[in-house]
This record gives sequence, structure tokens and C-alpha cells, in this order.
Amino acid sequence: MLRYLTAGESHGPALTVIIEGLPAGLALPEDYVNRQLARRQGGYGRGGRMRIEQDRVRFLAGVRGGFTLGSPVALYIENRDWASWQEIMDPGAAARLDQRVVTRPRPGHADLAGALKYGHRDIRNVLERASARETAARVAAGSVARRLLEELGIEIIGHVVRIGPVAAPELDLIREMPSTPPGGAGKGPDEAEEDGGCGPGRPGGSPGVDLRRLREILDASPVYCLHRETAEAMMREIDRAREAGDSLGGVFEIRVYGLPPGLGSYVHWDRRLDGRLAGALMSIQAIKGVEIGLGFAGAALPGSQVHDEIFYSRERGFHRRTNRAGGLEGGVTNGEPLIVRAAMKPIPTLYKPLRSVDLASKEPFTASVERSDVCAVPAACVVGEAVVAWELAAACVEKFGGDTLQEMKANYQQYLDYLKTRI
Ligand SMILES: Cc1cc2nc3c(=O)[nH]c(=O)nc-3n(C[C@H](O)[C@H](O)[C@H](O)COP(=O)(O)O)c2cc1C
Ligand SMILES: C=C(O[C@@H]1CC(C(=O)O)=C[C@@H](OP(=O)(O)O)[C@H]1O)C(=O)O
Repeated sequence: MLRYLTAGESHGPALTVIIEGLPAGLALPEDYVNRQLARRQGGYGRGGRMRIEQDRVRFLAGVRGGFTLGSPVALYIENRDWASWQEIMDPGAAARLDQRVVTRPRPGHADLAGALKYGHRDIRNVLERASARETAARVAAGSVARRLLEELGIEIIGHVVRIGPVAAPELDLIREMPSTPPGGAGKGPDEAEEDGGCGPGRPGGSPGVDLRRLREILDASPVYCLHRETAEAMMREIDRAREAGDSLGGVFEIRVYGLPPGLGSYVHWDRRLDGRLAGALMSIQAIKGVEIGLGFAGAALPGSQVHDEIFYSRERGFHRRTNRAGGLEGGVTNGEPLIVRAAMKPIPTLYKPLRSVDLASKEPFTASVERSDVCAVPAACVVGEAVVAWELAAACVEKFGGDTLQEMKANYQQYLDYLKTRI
């Protein structure tokens, strides 16, 4: 079983993660994790805090010479902002608990509900842990999972499809993402349609696109959006929101290629991979909706336009020409790429103040803000990739097991060989 716990306050000394259940022998360079941490810090619309932090992982246990030992992996990410908060956030008796006390709950944040639940008079005790600073720890854990998935040929890619009112042109869910930006020599729709399938020689479906090139395009986009013109419109919208003292949400999409059929299970509710993925994505701060494949759009269509017909050929085995199910049927991967989307609400801390009531005096007030993100959808997309990676790696560990990576890969290969006898 693969599991992890995180701890850490936003302005405390550090974030920590303990991961248990990884096989021994997985190459885990610090730089690999650091690259994902840097992506999470990026994205147009972030506030001043991201200019202070420079997230770097430090392994404290479970890794030696760049390889996992099979023992629990402990890792640590320093909060640079701690230097300015040490006096107030000190875990010991030296903490100045009377300083910078927060009694004004922000609508949309955990402030009021958290203070009532835990009996805190200082909302700082809530916001420090409710803050999405914690997602740096989740991205670190997710990077470890992603590294493991890579060993099995499973690749994850996320992109932003909406920021506020600006949406990327609808990507046809039955086709793949374009391999080049608009105007370039992308793959034709008919060619793309022929990709995928869980037939011989391509277990788990094929991306049908150059993932390295896609990543380059996405990393070069300040909003992690594939379409240059849409990205520019998104940035203009973020600028407008910032000038108006407002904030924006949006939607990101995660696609996973190279998945074998058979991860997750229909036999019990808590083993369904769709439920696990939705739970993981919904647990990200400010995520308010998740859809798989056609998702909500499917509710408006007749069944004949929703379900993916099954075909068979000797070369490709069982395959589909459409992927409206987003790679999952019955809570089990079906060999098609996974497609999930998550909707993020606008950031709750606004420069344009919203009405609220002081926790201590019960007097109404309108909030004032020192700093905040205006839009964090690109960052949330990186967090989304991480939590999806985690759930998929956990499902792989469950199905293929193994105390060493070699053993796990051998089990995986045996399963793929078995699948070939079925097609
Ligand atoms: C990457 C990321 C960055 C965020 N940055 C901020 C921020 O700067 N200010 C803020 O008020 N909320 C921010 N949020 C959202 C809050 O953390 C979130 O709304 C809050 O924890 C309440 O949880 P809920 O929205 O899930 O109910 C951010 C969320 C994410 C995922
Ligand atoms: C620190 C991060 O995001 C923070 C998430 C966050 C919130 O309320 O969720 C509020 C802001 O924190 P601060 O008030 O310290 O500026 C963001 O900067 C991060 O992503 O690493």
C-alpha cells in the first residue's frame, strides 16, 4: 500500500512529507522533484509570496545515492518566509501569540468554519494550515509517484482550459491534444482517431502526440495553455481582475497516457478509481468540481452519443474510436487515455473587500488585504497532475506490488503478457 502524510504551516519553518510503500531501487533525483515544485510556483496571476519562496526538496530519509531504499521516504521543503514570521510562528514558548492576531474571517476561505470547529480565537491558527502552501508538499509527493509511473511507461500532462470567462477552444474529447500549436502542422483528425487502443505492442494506449513537444509548449505558456491566443486573452483577463481588485478561477484538464486496462476496481465503492481520482482532485484547495471524460456534458446527450463503441482488429486488439468515457468504465481503467477536468473557484482573498463580521467584536467590516494571488489555476493544474499521479501510482502498487522496482516491473510485464493472450 502506498500512503503519505504531510505536515507544515504556511509561515512555519518548513513543509514535510512522509511517504510509505515505495519499492526499493527507484531513481529519485532531487532535481526531478524540484522541477515540479518550480512549475507549481509559476503561472501568471500569482502574488508576492511566490517571489519570496524558491521551493527545493531535501530528502531526509529513505533515499540513498539517488535511489529509494524501500524504507519510508521523508522529505522537507523550507519556507523562506519563515524568516519574517519566526517570532509569531515559533513552535515553542517564544511565540508572540498576541501579535498579528487575525479576527476577521474571509468569505470563501476556511477562516470562520475552521475557527468555530477548533475553538480558535486567532484565525491565523486556521489559515496557516488551510493555505494552499500545503500543495507544495503534495506536489513533492506526487513527483515521487510520477517518477514511479514513468518507469511503467505512464505519462501525465495537464493544461489550463479556462480562466474566468476565457475558455480554450473545445478540444474534441475523442481526439488527442494537438502536437503543435494552432497554425502548425498538427496531426490530422483521422490519424489521431486511429491512435489509442490496448492492442498488441501498445499496452495502455498511445498518446498519438509528441508529449515532450507538448510539455515544451505548455511550459513556455505563462498560463499553461496550449493555444497562444487564448493564453494571451487569459492573461489580459487576469490583469483586468487584478486592476479591479478581484480574483479569478478556471478549469484545468489532466490527461494520462500509457495506462494499462485494469487499474482500480468495480467490486467495491472505495476501490473505484473514478471515486479516488475525484476525491483527490476535490481535496485541492478551491477545487469545486471534477469531471471525467465528457462529464457534465454527457448528462445532456443520449446514450448513443456518449458510450464508446468497442472494435477489434488483429493488429490493435480491442480498441475504441472515441474516448468520451475518459479512460474509465466501472471505476476501472479501460486502456484509453485518462481525461479528467477540475474547476477552481476564484481566490477568496480579494483586494476588493467583501462584507464579513469580526469574530471577537461581532462588528461588520470589509476586509483589507496585504497580498494574495489573483488567479492560481495554472499552479492548481500542477497540483492536479500530482494528486492524479499519486492515485495512479497507488493503484499500480496495489495491482503489481513488489518490494523492488525490478519486481514490480516484472509483475507488470507479466500482466501485459497475460493481456496479449486475451486479444
Ligand atoms: C495553488 C493555490 C494557490 C492559492 N492561493 C490563494 C491565495 O493567494 N489567497 C487565497 O485566499 N486563497 C488561495 N487559494 C485558495 C484557498 O487556499 C482556498 O480557497 C481555501 O483554502 C478554502 O478552501 P476551499 O476553497 O476548498 O473551500 C489558493 C489555492 C491554490 C490551489
Ligand atoms: C504560499 C503559497 O500560496 C499561498 C496560498 C494562500 C492560501 O490562502 O491558500 C495564500 C497566499 O499565502 P500568503 O498569504 O503567505 O501570501 C499564497 O501565497 C504557495 O502556493 O506556496
